[in-house]
Amino acid sequence: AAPVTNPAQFLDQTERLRTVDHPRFVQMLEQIHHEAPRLTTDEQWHLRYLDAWETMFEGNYATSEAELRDVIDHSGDETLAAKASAQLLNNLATNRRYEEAFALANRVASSLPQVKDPLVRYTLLTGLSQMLDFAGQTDLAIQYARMAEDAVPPGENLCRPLSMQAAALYNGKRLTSASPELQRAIDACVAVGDPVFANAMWLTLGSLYLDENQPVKAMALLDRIAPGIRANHYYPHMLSAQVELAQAYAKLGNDNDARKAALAAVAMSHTGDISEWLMVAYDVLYQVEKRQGHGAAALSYYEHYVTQDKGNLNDVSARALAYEVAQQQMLVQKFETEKLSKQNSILQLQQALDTKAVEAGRLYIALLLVVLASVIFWLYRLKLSQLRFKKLSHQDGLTGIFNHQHFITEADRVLRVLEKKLGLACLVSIDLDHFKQVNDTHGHAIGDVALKHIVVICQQHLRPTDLFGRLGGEEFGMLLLECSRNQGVAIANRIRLAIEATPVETDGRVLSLSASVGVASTDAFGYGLQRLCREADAALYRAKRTGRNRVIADTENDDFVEA
Ligand SMILES: Nc1nc2c(ncn2[C@@H]2O[C@H](COP(=O)(O)OP(=O)(O)OP(=O)(O)O)[C@@H](O)[C@H]2O)c(=O)[nH]1
Repeated sequence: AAPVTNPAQFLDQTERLRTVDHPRFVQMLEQIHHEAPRLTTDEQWHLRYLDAWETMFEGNYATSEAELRDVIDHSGDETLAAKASAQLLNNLATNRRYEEAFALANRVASSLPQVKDPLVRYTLLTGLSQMLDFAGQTDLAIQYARMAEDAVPPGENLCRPLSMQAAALYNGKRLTSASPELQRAIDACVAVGDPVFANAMWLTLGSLYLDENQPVKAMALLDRIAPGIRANHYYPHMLSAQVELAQAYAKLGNDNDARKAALAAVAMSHTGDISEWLMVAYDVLYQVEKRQGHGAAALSYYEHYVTQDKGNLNDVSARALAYEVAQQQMLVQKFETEKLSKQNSILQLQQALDTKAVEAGRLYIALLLVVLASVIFWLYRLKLSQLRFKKLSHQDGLTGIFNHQHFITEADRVLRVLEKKLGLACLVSIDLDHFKQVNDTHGHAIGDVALKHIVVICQQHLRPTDLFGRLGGEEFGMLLLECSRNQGVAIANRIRLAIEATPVETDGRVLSLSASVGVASTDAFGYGLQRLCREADAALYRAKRTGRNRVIADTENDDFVEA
């Protein structure tokens, strides 16, 4: 053989020959093994994958599986790992490890949407199609095979996807020897020169001929493909070709050759093998012996047939069961994930709610404080305005001293307190003289100024405890506390003198005023306010009458004092 100059290229060529020229593939594989020390890491992984494939082809599935798993887990090569996964799917199913096979199939299927590399995608699709065909899921198997047919990458061809479609249709009992799908697959595999896949299709056609009771056609076909099958040495094909031959002979009534062929098939198998082909082989043997009248032999083969049939039934139901189990596990896993994420969202929602509740709580407290502050502020404002209003309602609008009503109320209250402790007080009534003239001469505004002026003068002579109010237009009242009759007259006179001595100066004008004053004391008239008012008014009246600008006290019996 020519020396290996480009190992990577050599490995690719070797791989392409797997089913196309299997003997040459084995030869090249051996050759590249001599070059192993000078291969790069990637090339060594490629070689390991091809080794695993050949191990599988030879029927050593356990070793093959370990090698494939190594490639999947450690090669770091996506394409190689995908090929190994597809192959492992096949291995697991072949070994009736359906549960694992279908679990892997589900994983592979769910990874498909992320796979962009055309070769990886194609490899996985074909692997899945084969897997689902095993599961008896004809429609899904066809679907994946069609997806593979539409996505054949450079270097690959239509032989595999079309063969898979035909195989799925056959297993689903939807194929006849005249089906165009079968012919297309045969044509494609013949065209690209892939004898292993072509043989698989020929054998399918042979099986259909037998089902359709066309043993002559089956026989002719088997004769034609026999050399190719022998050359490739693929065990499943050698077995099925032998069984089909036995069936053809049996159908043609050639019991001897039928027996010979069926026994050859049985001889190829190992003890404990269970397969549909072996079941058919035993069936042929049973029919032949029965026809020949060999009761004991017939019974013995029939027992074998039943064993195979039962085994196959178990196998078939195991496949279906495994599919269900895997599906269920996937669903459960999905459900668990959903449940977890739901629980998660509930938890997050709860947390969010808690946070919101705390925030809301804080907000409520803040709101409450604001409301409370507003209420307090409002109450405070209300109180202030009430106080202001109260004050205003007690005040004389012009001068700011007590108005008539308030003066009377307060004077009455104070007199009652005074009465209890027998204190002294004087009620003083002051009326400005000829005030009408002031207004008439100078105007009402000047009159107002004069009134305020008088109030200021009076206040200068009063103590804080004394009461002072405006009783009418130009008339004022005072309740002088802790004050005897004489003291009251003296204070009143001082006020009168001050008014007289202090003219109003406004707008460049000087306005002289005078006042007449009446005084009534508690020591003379008691603590009754009405009486005191009356007496003070009488004294004032007398003051006016007797010439104004004077103070009169105690007018009773004309025994009055004039200041
Ligand atoms: N400017 C002003 N004048 C007032 C006010 N209240 C009453 N008067 C005036 O005071 C005057 C009182 O006049 P009269 O009652 O006739 O008494 P009088 O002119 O003071 O004369 P005698 O009391 O007899 O000395 C009237 O002209 C009222 O209009 C006020 O608030 N402002």
